[in-house]
Amino acid sequence: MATANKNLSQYDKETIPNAKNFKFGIVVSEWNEDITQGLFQGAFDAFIDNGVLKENIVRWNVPGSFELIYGCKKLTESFEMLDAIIAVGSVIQGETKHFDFVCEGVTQGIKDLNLQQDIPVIFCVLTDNTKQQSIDRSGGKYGNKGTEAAIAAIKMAQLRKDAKFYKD
Ligand SMILES: Nc1c(NC[C@H](O)[C@H](O)[C@H](O)CO)[nH]c(=O)[nH]c1=O
Ligand SMILES: CC(=O)[C@@H](O)COP(=O)(O)O
Repeated sequence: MATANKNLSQYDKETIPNAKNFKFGIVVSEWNEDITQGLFQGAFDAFIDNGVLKENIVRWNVPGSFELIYGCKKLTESFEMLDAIIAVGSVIQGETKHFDFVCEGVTQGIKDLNLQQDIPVIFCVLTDNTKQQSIDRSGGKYGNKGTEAAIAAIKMAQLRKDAKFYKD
């Protein structure tokens, strides 16, 4: 298993671009709110640890992971100055195939946003078989996927900035 027995959330600050001038959005699903809040906190704390100003982080909430697609799209339209967005969700297998469709839908939707819009949208949606797996990955024994998402957001914001520089 890719994550088991590892904490993938540790990072070397020396390898992370300075983020003090970047602006980030975080769209958070309210389904499994204890998990998504843990993911949000991991991302927020990693942003601050890498120099992002609190006033440069905007948070919107949506009902469920499927609504992350529309929420991220509208956030992009409302805040054109953002350098990257993180979509935070927690999908946990229930009795039916609904899990499969929600996971596939939000995955494809966020992929489409990255193709259609100019602001990177980072995929921080847990798709777990059990609640314990979600707990382990949102600040538990396997680290925090929110932390990893924030580092990815900073790196992609820097890539976007560098790309613009070379183009202009
Ligand atoms: N079961 C989970 C859901 N389901 C709700 C959907 O995301 C969506 O809000 C609904 O289908 C209305 O469009 N959402 C999660 O984020 N996590 C789940 O485990
Ligand atoms: C991922 C879901 O939508 C799921 O948690 C809903 O549960 P169920 O499949 O038992 O209706």
